[in-house]
Amino acid sequence: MPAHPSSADLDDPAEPGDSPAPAASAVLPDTAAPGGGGTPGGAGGPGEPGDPAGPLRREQAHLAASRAALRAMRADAEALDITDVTANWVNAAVLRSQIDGRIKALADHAGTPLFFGRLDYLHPPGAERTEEAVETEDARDPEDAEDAGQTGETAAAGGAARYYIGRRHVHDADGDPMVVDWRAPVSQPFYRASPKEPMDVALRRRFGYTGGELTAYEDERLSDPAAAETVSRLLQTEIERPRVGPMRDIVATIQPEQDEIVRAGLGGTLCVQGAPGTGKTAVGLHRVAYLLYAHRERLSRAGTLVIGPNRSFLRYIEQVLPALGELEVAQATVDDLVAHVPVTGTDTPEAARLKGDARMAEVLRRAVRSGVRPPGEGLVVVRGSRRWRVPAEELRQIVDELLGRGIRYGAAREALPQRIAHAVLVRMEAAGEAPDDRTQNAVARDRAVKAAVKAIWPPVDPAKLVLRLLSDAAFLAEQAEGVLSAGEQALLLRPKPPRSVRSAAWSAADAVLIDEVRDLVERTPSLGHVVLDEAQDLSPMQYRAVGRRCTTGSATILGDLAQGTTPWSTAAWSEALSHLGKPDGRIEELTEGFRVPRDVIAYASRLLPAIAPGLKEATSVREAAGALEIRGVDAAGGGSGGEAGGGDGDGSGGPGPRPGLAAAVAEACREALEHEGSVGLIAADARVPALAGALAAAGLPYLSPGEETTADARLTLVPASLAKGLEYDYVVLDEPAAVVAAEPDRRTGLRRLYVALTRAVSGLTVLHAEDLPPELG
Ligand SMILES: Nc1ncnc2c1ncn2[C@@H]1O[C@H](COP(=O)(O)OP(=O)(O)OP(=O)(O)O)[C@@H](O)[C@H]1O
Repeated sequence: MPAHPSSADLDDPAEPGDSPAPAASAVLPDTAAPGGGGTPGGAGGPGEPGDPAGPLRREQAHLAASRAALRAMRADAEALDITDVTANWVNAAVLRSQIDGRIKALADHAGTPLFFGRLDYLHPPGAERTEEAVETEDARDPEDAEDAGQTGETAAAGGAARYYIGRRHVHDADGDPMVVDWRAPVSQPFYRASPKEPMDVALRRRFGYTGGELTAYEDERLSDPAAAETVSRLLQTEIERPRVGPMRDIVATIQPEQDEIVRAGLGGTLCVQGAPGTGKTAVGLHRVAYLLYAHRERLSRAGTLVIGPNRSFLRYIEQVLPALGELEVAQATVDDLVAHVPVTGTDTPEAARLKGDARMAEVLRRAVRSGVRPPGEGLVVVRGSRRWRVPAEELRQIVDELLGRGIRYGAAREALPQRIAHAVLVRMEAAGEAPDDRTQNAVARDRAVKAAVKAIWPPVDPAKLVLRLLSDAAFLAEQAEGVLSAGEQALLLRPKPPRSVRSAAWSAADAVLIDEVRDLVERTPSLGHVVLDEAQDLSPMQYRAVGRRCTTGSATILGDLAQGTTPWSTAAWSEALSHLGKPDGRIEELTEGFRVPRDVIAYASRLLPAIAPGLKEATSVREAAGALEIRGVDAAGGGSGGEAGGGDGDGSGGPGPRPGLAAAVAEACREALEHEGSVGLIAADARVPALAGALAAAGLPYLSPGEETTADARLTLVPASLAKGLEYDYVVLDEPAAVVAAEPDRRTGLRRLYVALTRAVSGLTVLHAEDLPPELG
């Protein structure tokens, strides 16, 4: 049974070395949090070694010294003179920008603690020890070094080593580490070591910060055989800390099962299934930061990319990587990746589903190659007074060979003139001439050869080709024969074919088709690593679009099958991996939920049998059971709070939500705002205008998703279609039945509801005038 570490007063810090060692001990003021955001401010007092005020002062002193060292590192970078070291101005500019980047990265952000943990190893990591040393060192108490007032990376000569773990590496004037990067191998036990597997760590210390000041610490004596597994109070405090502003990093509190994913090698593709709030997004972002650290050169050459579901989600997560010192990672939606044409049209769900079907890849492949016309007649090249003839049969062989090699259409097109020229050269040689490379190049550029290539292997304009497929029934029938049924082909055809690529109203799914064609013509450059979040919503064709951006790299795929809300959402991760071109990808599961409190996740999980029967219910590591309230509103009788401005019907005249619900919802928002932290009002998209009116009538200002919450603006009105991936301390959910009804089918509707029900960190209030979906009962 996990137990909390004992806590002690700041005035009477319990020095672990002073008394018989408890398994874990702590100096914890109530407000301390390891993430430690807050007001600017320096570290605590200078803390002389041996200061009777105890270890807290010494830790504060180490913080102050580390800050000073960081300032010195920055000053050194600023003072670098590159006038004489570079040969030319281009090199100088490159070097200058690298130095500027380093100066930026060396900034000391007052609100961000320079270190959040400490490890005292029993032995210097990696060092070989003699038997005698093993005996004496094992008998030593690592705290002895601290009692002697030593701080720094090496706690005692020839013995234990001490490391402070932080967001970045800081060294002193001699180059000795004051703080080591959390991603360094020596930092790993901070996240993984346990009393069962101490990883040679005697003591793990977590630090708590209040308003930028180091005010607390918490110890675990991992090599003490009597030590029991404990739940860190600093960790709990961090998890429960109200969310205001964009997503923050979890570098101080990454959990062992998460760390395994964060530090998995760059070589393979990893797919993570996880229930809402298990930290998939957080883990994916920390994994990028880790990979950039471990494979900096390779990845900065090849590039890394984080793909999220929409702009507001990307805005929500965009601060995490910069906070971890990584400023260069690109972020995009799948739509951004394939934005070759402006998207102004929409598809019916059936058409969109078909356009996203993997069979479309074969149709497109055929369509691209359909342009190749085997030559009907031979080719004559005139060189000086002589004419060289390549017969049609030989040209056909060349074309067949190029088609059979499976190279890109464009590459084959470039190779064709050289192949024809080669055939001419063979004839020249047979006739006793001695042509060289220059002759071959000249023949390849010959007018007759160029004309033949144009006729045999015409250039392909990807958008034009897709437009033709979608508007020319005969052409589509030819390419889709045996692949798509006649009914499916009819679904693809536009009723009124547009005149040109420019005037066509392209849909998002069309853009993916164009991207596929572009890749058939010319290879899409591959990045070093791609992180794909909320992956369950991608169509097979979208997976292919992502996969071709990491053909020579690897990917981290994050998602939850129960949250799939597109008509084509993923049924099994193995399928997704094969569409991505990574069939050997490893599938992992995260099971511990960090966001949603127990009672709330239990309520939402009632939907699981209907939406994802195979999936396990998430467990919640949250201490608070969470406030869950379901309020039926008698809207017909005016309900609680009366009529809202702006009308409140569903506009259909049917049995939709009635007047009064919106006002009751606004009132629930007002109540939620009495708590600390952010409030999200989630509603079916069509209900948003009515609720906006009710909030305005109630005098409650609100934000849209993606707009940053601040201490003064804490309420966001969230259309259910944008709620995915976001979280709020308190969620008010409007009319579940309307959320379900807004989707084309019931299962998707219930999944959308599941997403909406799992956004709350502390409390959820559900208001309904219609009956709740029976699956929730
Ligand atoms: N180890 C951790 N320590 C502290 N907080 C954590 C930890 N892991 C996750 N969290 C927090 O839990 C919340 C949920 O994390 P995240 O959004 O990454 O989950 P998710 O699995 O992507 O959720 P969803 O499926 O809803 O998109 C975030 O506030 C995140 O910071």
